[in-house]
Amino acid sequence: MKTPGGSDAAKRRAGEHAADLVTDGDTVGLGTGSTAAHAIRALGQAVEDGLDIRGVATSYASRDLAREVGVPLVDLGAVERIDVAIDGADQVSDDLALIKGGGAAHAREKVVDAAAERFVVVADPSKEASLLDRSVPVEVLPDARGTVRRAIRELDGTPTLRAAERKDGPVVTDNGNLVLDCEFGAISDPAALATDLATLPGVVEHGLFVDLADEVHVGHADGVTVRRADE
Ligand SMILES: O=C(CO)[C@H](O)[C@H](O)COP(=O)(O)O
Repeated sequence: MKTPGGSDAAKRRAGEHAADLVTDGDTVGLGTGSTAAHAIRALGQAVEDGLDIRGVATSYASRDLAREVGVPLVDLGAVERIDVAIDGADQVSDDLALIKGGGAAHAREKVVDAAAERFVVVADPSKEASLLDRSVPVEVLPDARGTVRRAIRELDGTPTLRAAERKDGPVVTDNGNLVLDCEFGAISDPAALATDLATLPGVVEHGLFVDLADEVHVGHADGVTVRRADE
């Protein structure tokens, strides 16, 4: 799994702290990215120590890691309810709105995270911001990339087709689609932008997660801080 910016020790603290919330019998959403990976590894250790859980993967990468560390898996299509989901984020605002999709997994992540009774975000301090201002990943049907690009510009966004790092051509998601990274500057009303993006024909899912996170666990050099949506 890729390890982008931010301290890995801080990510590990956040991931392990969140994994501690999981209890016997839970169905657990397994997020994607380097921070969520720490939670998956901690859950693998807990399973080895006797914890009885089943995981729901949000990507090929989280599924493969869960298999490697021994977390039993169940298909997303077979579950109706998830007890707790642990997932990373590219940016977290003061009111716990998120930008996700740095790993192009936000479509499945949103299904899993939204289905969870408790959605726990794990992050390092580099992800915190008062307002969201990073580019918003938008997964699009391949044949809709041109029309969605134009519609994004009409929303005052600047879309860029995400290119693959180690292959010529674009990133293709786990669902066989493409990703437009869309720059909107500072996003003062994430809920309104989320609605605008969701209603564009050809958009499969966007990376704005508004009113979904229940809490965020941020790892620091000397511990973990927790912020809750209801505080
Ligand atoms: O949304 C995601 C993948 O689609 C990741 O959770 C997000 O990119 C954060 O990744 P990392 O923990 O590696 O910084």
